[in-house]
Amino acid sequence: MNIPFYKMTGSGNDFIIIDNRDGKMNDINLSEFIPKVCARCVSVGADGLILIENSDNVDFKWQFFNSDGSVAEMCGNGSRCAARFAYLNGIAGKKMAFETIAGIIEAEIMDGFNVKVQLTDPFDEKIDYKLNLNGEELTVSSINTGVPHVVVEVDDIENFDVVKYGRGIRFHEFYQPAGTNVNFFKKIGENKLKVRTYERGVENETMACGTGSVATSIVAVKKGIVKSPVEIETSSGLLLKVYLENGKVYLEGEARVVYTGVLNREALEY
Ligand SMILES: N[C@@H](CCC[C@H](N)C(=O)O)C(=O)O
Repeated sequence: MNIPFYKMTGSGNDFIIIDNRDGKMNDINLSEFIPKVCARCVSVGADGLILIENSDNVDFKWQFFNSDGSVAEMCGNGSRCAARFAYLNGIAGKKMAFETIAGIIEAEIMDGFNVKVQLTDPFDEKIDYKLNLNGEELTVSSINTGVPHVVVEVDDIENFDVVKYGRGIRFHEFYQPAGTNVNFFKKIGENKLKVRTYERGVENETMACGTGSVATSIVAVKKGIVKSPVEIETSSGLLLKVYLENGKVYLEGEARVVYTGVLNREALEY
């Protein structure tokens, strides 16, 4: 097994990207392969894996998987990385469109390593409701920006226990069976938020979440906390920008190639 891949990072959210237009991954048992290759320290390590495939309608289509092998309908940072991968490999021009389970994503390659994507229209918005978490009453909001998100404002964002509360809300009966991603935020500038996200399918805090940053921005704008464009400081310290324009949502930020390689069989033999 020699599989060429790109390792990319979208503001700290990292992905393995494989060109599967020739179908080379079709005989592989992905539910075993993905958790193995996404495991940190013993293999490549990543928050998710993306297969780039042919589309009859637009530039390409993708299959997106979380690091545990679960399928997600959409990923904001992954979509920026996939768009840059497609551009670098001649699959698409600077402006492109691709198919996801959530719908068609439009992307534009900007200056430097930057990529801007237009996400699908948000739905299932619910602002400020009470959630009982093990006897503690929390005020939360929720919205689907391609995947489901809960958004919670907190005072001490740096020291907040994202894994404990994130996991509690992610598995709360109210959000089952799909579960949810969970974002915690604090205003840190005029139109700037610090956002930390517990991600479904990674089952941990990730260093950035694109759809989560958009979900948080929508909630914070609705609550009058900030105005668009909203700057997001992610857990990695790298920035994302969210534009909310006439009901449409856009996410911009860097999408860098960390390295390219060929996956060796030994990467899975542990
Ligand atoms: N990191 C992503 C979201 C990936 C999917 C998510 N973990 C889920 O299962 O809903 C992003 O940047 O949006």
